[in-house]
Amino acid sequence: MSRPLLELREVTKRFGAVEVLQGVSFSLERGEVLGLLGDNGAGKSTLMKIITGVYSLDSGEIVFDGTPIPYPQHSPREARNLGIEMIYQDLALAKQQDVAANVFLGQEPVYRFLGFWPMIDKPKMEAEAQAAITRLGARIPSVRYPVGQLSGGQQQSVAIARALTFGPKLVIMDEPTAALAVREVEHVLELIHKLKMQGISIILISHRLPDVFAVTDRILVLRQGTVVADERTSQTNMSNVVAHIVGAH
Ligand SMILES: Nc1ncnc2c1ncn2[C@@H]1O[C@H](COP(=O)(O)OP(=O)(O)OP(=O)(O)O)[C@@H](O)[C@H]1O
Repeated sequence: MSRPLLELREVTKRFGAVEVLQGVSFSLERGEVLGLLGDNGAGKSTLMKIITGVYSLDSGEIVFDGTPIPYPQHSPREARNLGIEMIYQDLALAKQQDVAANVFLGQEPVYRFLGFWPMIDKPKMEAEAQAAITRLGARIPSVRYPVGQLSGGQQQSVAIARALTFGPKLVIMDEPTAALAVREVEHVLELIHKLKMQGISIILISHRLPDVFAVTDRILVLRQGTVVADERTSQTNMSNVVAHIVGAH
């Protein structure tokens, strides 16, 4: 079997007296979609923030693409360089700006006006943003639309298109379907499937079990900082997973 993309070995993290992660181990294959479940406070966000370099770990090891991540030097910038992208629930989009500007936020293509002043190359940015949206198969009326006027699902597509501009190997999505209408949920789940088909690995944090069962290959349940279940989606069911989440097993 090929080497996993991500491997966590006995990761621990404490905040003060509270041991929020108590020896978490799991691995993620390339192109695998992993559902990360757990009650509020189970440690999901903390774990993801360690992977994305927001926090360091206290002990344990994380190997990404064959190389141990050098904590405590890891940072969000380093995570991005390695190919790790996180899409937060609030999407971190500039709502007043248009789709094209958001897809390239902070890395806009520039040209030199009169051979000197750097100016944003708007036509190029719009053409490339349109190409990215088309590649993704997202339904957006125009890349000139302000993002704030798009639906929740369309905004999610913009956030995904933006993440893809960094050429990620792993995309972590925090509750991407939480605030969406049913039809939009289906569309976002389709987008997740498309990323998987491109060989991108995905960690999906979600409380919505039907979505998790629709799109994941494997489900990991955290409870009080410990992995209490790591099962193939096809070999478990919702009541089993709920029992793990609430601690009835
Ligand atoms: N920066 C912090 N300082 C102190 N304690 C923290 C910090 N961040 C998280 N915690 C605590 O760590 C525990 C795990 O929180 P975390 O946010 O990782 O859980 P979660 O599973 O993501 O929950 P939710 O589903 O509510 O987002 C909680 O008890 C929380 O209060």
